[in-house]
Amino acid sequence: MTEQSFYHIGFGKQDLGSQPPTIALLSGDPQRAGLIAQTYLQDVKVLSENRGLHSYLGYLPNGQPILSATSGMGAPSLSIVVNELVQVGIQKIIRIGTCGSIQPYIPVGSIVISKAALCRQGAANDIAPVEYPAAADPFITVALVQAARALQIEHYLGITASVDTFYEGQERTDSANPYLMRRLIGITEEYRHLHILNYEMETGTLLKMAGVYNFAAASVCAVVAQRTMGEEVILNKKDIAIENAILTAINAIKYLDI
Ligand SMILES: O=P(O)(O)O[C@H]1O[C@H](CO)[C@@H](O)[C@H]1O
Ligand SMILES: O=c1cc[nH]c(=O)[nH]1
Repeated sequence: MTEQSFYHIGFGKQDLGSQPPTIALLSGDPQRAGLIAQTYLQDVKVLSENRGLHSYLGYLPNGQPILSATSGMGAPSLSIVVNELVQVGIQKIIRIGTCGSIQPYIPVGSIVISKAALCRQGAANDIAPVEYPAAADPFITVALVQAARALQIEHYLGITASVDTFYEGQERTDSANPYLMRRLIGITEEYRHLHILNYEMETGTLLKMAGVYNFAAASVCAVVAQRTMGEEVILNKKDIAIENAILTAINAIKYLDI
């Protein structure tokens, strides 16, 4: 058998041992991928730290193998990583991200579980028609809700807006570009009335890829900004919000049939 390390993720099937993982926890931030592995998994092996796409193999206390990997920020990077993860045998992906709430009742520190995404992302259009649904796997999504309930973590289930930019696309004007194109002015208010809960930058493309590639995907995001109050990330509540999202994802795995 020829061994192949994939060009971007920097590892291949040969690195995954005799009991290869089928579930990946996918974070935008490489530090978060490391934190998940070092804090919640056992017997951790660093698979690769190629291009900032850090990947780790570890085990839950019951022996189940889990991959903790990095998508990088935004849909183009995520699309590359997910394509290669599927090629090494991953069948379920849970995104553990951060996001900004656009509803007044969703505070920083809580988590949003996406049942679907409004996908305003260019990369997704290379994979499926723009009208293709970005729908989360119902079984993983229910498991995330069950886990959050059991842990008494404040959580909200609903629709996420996944966009390509943190500043313009999320209607931020406190940036190097205070000018917003007309089509973006007022878009957050419009989304609020469409009962969209939050902004982030990867879930929509991940969910469309799951439909097209035939794997199961879901997303849980830590709320680190409250866009009805301001544009900034609330740094003193970021860590607790992220811990809530990670704990929810790790515990959700217990409810899944693997
Ligand atoms: O914290 P991560 O997982 O990177 O997710 C969010 O944070 C980044 C922007 O700050 C984007 O990638 C967005 O989706
Ligand atoms: O407001 C936010 C916070 C995190 N990530 C985003 O994409 N937006």
